[in-house]
Amino acid sequence: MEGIFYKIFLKSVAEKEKQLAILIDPDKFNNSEIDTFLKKIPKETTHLFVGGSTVANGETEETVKALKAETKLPIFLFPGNHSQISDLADALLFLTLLSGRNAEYLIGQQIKSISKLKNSPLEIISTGYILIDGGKNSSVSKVTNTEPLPQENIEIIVHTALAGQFVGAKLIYLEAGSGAKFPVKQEIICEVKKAINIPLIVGGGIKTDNQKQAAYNSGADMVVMGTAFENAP
Ligand SMILES: CC(C)=CCC/C(C)=C/CC/C(C)=C/CC/C(C)=C/COP(=O)(O)OP(=O)(O)O
Ligand SMILES: O=P(O)(O)OC[C@@H](O)CO
Ligand SMILES: [Mg+2]
Repeated sequence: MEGIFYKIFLKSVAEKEKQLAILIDPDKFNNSEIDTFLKKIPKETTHLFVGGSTVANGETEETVKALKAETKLPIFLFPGNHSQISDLADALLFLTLLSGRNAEYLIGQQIKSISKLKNSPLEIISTGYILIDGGKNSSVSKVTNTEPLPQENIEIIVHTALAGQFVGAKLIYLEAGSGAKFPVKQEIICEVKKAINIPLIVGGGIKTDNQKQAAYNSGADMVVMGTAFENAP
């Protein structure tokens, strides 16, 4: 059964309303500066994502709690591992790293999360997560000990996304890695969007309005921006 946050997402896609998620990394976020942070993010922000490749135990919950007190924006967990789960959030992107061949990130972490999730009110959204080369060795690549897919091989990226849909993913997330030198290129976004019929999220290395718009124009339904708002004054 589809939960409310996924239904809202599908409705936005049907109405061609683009979504913008701002990523908050609990490790780098100062909970006492939430006010300033919420003022500096774009007005069109639709979601807050909370997660990181490596986050100290308990920090996710602290950050979600602090955010919930200050904003009504939906909070989606975007976890690097099973310890980054808090029932205080609204939804959980239940990621599986389809670009890699590390069983731990294809199904291991997911199994480890079940004792926490089996009685959780969180909306769980199955997400096919595809790491693509962004010109820099990414934290995701280091932590998972997997290689990103090269941007040149569009066919394998499209096939990976469609395989994700066929095994039941409700979202596909094309990731160039946080702080990528270059984002996922437009042609890849176009081809993936044409192939799948579930919503498409694109993130990694998107810093400017132009880059964001380019991703939307190519078919991204949601853009994720993190680094751009991490160090901004
Ligand atoms: C479903 C559950 C319980 C866990 C999923 C576990 C999986 C498959 C994770 C995918 C691989 C992974 C490590 C994803 C992390 C995604 C993320 C939150 C990236 C944010 O950026 P950082 O990688 O923290 O970048 P910085 O190094 O710049 O902080
Ligand atoms: O930090 P940036 O480069 O915006 O990347 C956001 C997100 O897609 C990383 O997982
Ligand atoms: Mg991080």
